[in-house]
Amino acid sequence: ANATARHDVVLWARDADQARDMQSRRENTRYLAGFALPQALRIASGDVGAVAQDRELLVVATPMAGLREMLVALAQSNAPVAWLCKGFEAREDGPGLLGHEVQQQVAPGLAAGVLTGPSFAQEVARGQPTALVAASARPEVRQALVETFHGPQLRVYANDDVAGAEVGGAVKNVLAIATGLCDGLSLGLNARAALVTRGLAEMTRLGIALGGRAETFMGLSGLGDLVLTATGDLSRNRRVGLLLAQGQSLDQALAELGHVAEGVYCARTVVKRAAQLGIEMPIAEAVAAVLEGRLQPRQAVARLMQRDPTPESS
Ligand SMILES: NC(=O)c1ccc[n+]([C@@H]2O[C@H](COP(=O)([O-])OP(=O)(O)OC[C@H]3O[C@@H](n4cnc5c(N)ncnc54)[C@H](O)[C@@H]3O)[C@@H](O)[C@H]2O)c1
Ligand SMILES: O=P(O)(O)OC[C@H](O)CO
Repeated sequence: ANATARHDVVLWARDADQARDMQSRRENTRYLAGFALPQALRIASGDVGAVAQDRELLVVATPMAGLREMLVALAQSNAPVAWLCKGFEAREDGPGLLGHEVQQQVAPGLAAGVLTGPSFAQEVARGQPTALVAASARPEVRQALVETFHGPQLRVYANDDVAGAEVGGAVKNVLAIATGLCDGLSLGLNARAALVTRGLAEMTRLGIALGGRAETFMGLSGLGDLVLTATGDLSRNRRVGLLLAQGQSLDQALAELGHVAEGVYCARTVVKRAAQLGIEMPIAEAVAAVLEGRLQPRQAVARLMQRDPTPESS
């Protein structure tokens, strides 16, 4: 609403039927039911390059799996491009890249960044107070995001630490699956606090190794989004953990969700990239093992608790 009040906004959808449905109902009944789309919002489908031409700012709101394709399509754009995706790219044969690494590969000339931080879509759509991070190495991208989205309901903080902001957004999804498992098994509030805190240590270790700054992980895109997603029942990632703990299979849990849960797709990638860098991530490893069916949730907990003692700062 902040953006549509001040700008001419076009929503592009890859599925023409979905675009027609949103146009006729003025609602996204499949992905965000119950929220009227602002009257001023225009809806389009078809050639995304043509729709993107002459726009002031382009925002990619696909899952991580669609980011590469979108950046290729937008590679010649003169306007700043930002994505909302939170994950590592999880292609079978790929190295598991963060969004800015994908962009460097396929569209290095773009002025690009990420808009991230603790933000359940339903609460943003309701206009409930929310604070985000606009992260980019390019000041014009940070400025475009702040100018477009900052308003009475939404505070947007600028940060030039893209790697840190992206690692926070990706790893918190894996950790939210862990806390969902923990709460689904009724392990208690002590256990959840331990998971969040030790998870933050894992996120920070990996993030620093990938070029992020330590203080970023104590900010909105790190601790902030971790607290929200690990404890808030609106989280799809947390719900996957809860459903697995109730004995559902991963396929059943994902079918019940009907939306992307990025932690499911990138848990293995997180562990793989950490291992390449010699970083220990026992919680992420336990989540990956449960998702792959190699451990039952209770076995994963036992394995975490039976680890040798280590100094807290490690
Ligand atoms: N929903 C939230 O509260 C929220 C908040 C912040 C960030 N995010 C992040 O935003 C990203 C998208 O999440 P979501 O909640 O919108 O997911 P979703 O599953 O609810 O919706 C995904 C949308 O992307 C479209 N899509 C899927 N693959 C595509 C592709 N290859 N090309 C074009 N469109 C494609 C789908 O048709 C659908 O409209 C994720 O990375 C998520 O982590 C979500
Ligand atoms: O529903 P989730 O678990 O994908 O989380 C949504 C947002 O990333 C929360 O900031």
